[in-house]
Amino acid sequence: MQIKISNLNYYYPNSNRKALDNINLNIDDGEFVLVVGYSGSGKSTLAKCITGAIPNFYGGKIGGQVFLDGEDVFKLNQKNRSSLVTMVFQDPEKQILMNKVYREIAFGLENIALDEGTIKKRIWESLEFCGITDLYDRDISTLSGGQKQKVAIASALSFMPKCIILDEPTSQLDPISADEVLNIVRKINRELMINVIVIEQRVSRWFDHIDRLVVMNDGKIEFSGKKEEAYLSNLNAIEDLIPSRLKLAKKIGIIEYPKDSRSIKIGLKNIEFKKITREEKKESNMLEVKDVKVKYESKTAVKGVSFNLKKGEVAALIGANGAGKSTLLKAIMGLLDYKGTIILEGEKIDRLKVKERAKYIGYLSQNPNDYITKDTVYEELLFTLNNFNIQDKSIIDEILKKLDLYKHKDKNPRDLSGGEKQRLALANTLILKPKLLLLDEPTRGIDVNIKSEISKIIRDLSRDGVSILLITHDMEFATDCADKFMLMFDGEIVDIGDSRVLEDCIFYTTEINKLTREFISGVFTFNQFLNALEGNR
Ligand SMILES: Nc1ncnc2c1ncn2[C@@H]1O[C@H](COP(=O)(O)OP(=O)(O)OP(=O)(O)O)[C@@H](O)[C@H]1O
Ligand SMILES: Nc1ncnc2c1ncn2[C@@H]1O[C@H](COP(=O)(O)OP(=O)(O)OP(=O)(O)O)[C@@H](O)[C@H]1O
Repeated sequence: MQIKISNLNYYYPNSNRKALDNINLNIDDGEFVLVVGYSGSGKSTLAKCITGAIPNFYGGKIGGQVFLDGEDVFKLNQKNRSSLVTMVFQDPEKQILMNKVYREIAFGLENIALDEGTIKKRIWESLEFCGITDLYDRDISTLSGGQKQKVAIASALSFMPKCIILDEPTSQLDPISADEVLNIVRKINRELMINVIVIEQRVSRWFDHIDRLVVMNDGKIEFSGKKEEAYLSNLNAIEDLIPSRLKLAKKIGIIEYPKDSRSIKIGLKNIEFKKITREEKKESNMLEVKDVKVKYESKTAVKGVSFNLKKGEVAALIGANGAGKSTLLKAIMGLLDYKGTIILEGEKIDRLKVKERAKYIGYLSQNPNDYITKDTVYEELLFTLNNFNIQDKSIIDEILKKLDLYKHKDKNPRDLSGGEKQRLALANTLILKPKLLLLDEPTRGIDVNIKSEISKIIRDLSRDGVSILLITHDMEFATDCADKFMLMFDGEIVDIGDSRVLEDCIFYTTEINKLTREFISGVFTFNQFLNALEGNR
């Protein structure tokens, strides 16, 4: 399908800031497009214009045109729009409305009034194409993050559109599930010749597979061109291609710059990997977790976990989707009942309820919408301070500036972009200056600049003696700020390793990436991983 966007300008209702500023963009038939750009740059807004959700659903002031194969999308009805383009949203949870997989897919198709026979056929075909026919009558609540994402994609595919737009399709997934989703998306593009538009913060995962790169900045298109042109034009966005690899590789002089766009070749010969010993400032324990078990109705999700976290220590909890990471964090926060003992600064806290724990422990959940209750960003933080009787309000501006949210101070939090909401949730956690911070995927939907800012904040907090336990699938971020890794597999912590060693060796060559993936998914332990790396040097 050809997509032609001309002179597109857009203001959200009650906003005097242009969310899209004179967009002109042409996308060719069958192209695989990656749209990148900083958080709040307008990526999702552009996508909503292509689907016609803006202005049909969102309202606001719009100028310019979007043509899909010559049809003016703003003038089409929903049925016709969805036969041209469908979208998979940032958070598959939000998109999923029904409890069973087949009901979910049927629901969308019933809405456009297809007959029963066609609906059945479409459900089956789309599940089969995505390789998930076995999920047909599964309860959606029992699916892993990766499986939910595949269901959302199958659902988008069942409309048999000419274009599918995916907003951050892999940012919540562990590397193996992310690869599976990537393969499905590629297959949709290659075999069905459907245009695919992927919106992401990071270029690296998709770059090899795309035809066109679009870079957005402040509501404008900063760049649109074939991938090869993107390389030649020295874009900042390309810097994001494996930034830590570049940084480290430059440092130890093993990088060979890419001659073609497919690979960055890195030689590993003659390199001495040093084990750096950083000063040991962390003596006493902040957190002691002893034999903690958490059971849901039908399933034990955490099976007797024990570990310590010293004062000022930063630990990254990694592992596949469904390993039990979020459940463990919720138990420490007191949000779930558990067996076992949790000790904070030498005191047992098992009897403390969430509100009491919240005086000492900051918790950031996976869903930034959990934190939104007030009408402005400022009031949201003020409310938190008042709730805990904190008189000094100057910290609000300080933290808003630090997280680049100051300009949105008076905005309704519901109108923030995905990454902005996530930062607001983080601000809400940091503002209470907790002793222990529990962060469930703090960099989800957050661009590279803000990510390095968050990593800096984490290191600053650690220097002040705050201990941090964070869940992440982003290994680069984790190596940037964590002191140790804890690998969780099927409800247990199967290994704990020093991240400084990892930091020195985790990134290089595809072979090692493969090992890393196997390591993360629990195929082998930390020591086996290091041994395997040894063998590769
Ligand atoms: N419903 C809304 N009402 C008012 N402003 C909005 C609304 N949705 C988004 N915005 C604003 O429009 C701008 C662009 O948002 P958009 O969601 O398109 O960004 P994005 O590039 O997709 O960001 P992210 O990567 O963080 O998801 C942001 O400044 C955001 O605050
Ligand atoms: N409310 C619940 N009721 C029943 N089972 C649940 C519930 N929440 C989670 N589970 C199950 O417990 C297991 C652990 O889930 P958890 O969310 O802790 O995993 P995770 O490691 O955080 O995964 P992800 O990386 O996808 O966030 C999974 O099998 C999940 O399906």
